[in-house]
Amino acid sequence: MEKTMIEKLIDTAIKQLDFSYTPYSGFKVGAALLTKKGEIYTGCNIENASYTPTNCAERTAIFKAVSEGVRNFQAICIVGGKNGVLTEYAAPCGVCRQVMMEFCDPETFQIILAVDKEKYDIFTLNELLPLGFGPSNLL
Ligand SMILES: O=c1ccn([C@H]2C[C@H](O)[C@@H](CO)O2)c(=O)[nH]1
Ligand SMILES: [Zn+2]
Repeated sequence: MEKTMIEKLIDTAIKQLDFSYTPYSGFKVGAALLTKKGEIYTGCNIENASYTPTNCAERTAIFKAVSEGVRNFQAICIVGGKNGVLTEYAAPCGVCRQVMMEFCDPETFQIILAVDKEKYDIFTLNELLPLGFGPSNLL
């Protein structure tokens, strides 16, 4: 992926931190999901007083896209930190990795973990979810 696109995704994910609703943990996460056509779907984490219904930023972005008929995903950029302060990578939780497995090719889908535009690393879904169970297992 081009560096300009990586930087755009990082900027977009960071902007989502303002919308993150986290009165309980204070841990703010932003996501920017890139489709193969070049569209970007955004997401933030949304907490709940009953805790369990909390939705992660990554799944917010993925479900927004899927609910609009879009499933051809190329990459997702994730940023996060306590009180929105970005000091280290916020890696996706196991549930989000599994949701990515449902819609993304584990060999090619790129997960960009970023602190800022100077510090980021790119992983494939396969690297973050080795031996994942997905739709192809049910064929
Ligand atoms: O993959 C993850 C992991 C956690 N969170 C959120 C959920 C919760 O609001 C907060 C603390 O777990 O971080 C995400 O958005 N994405
Ligand atoms: Zn998650």
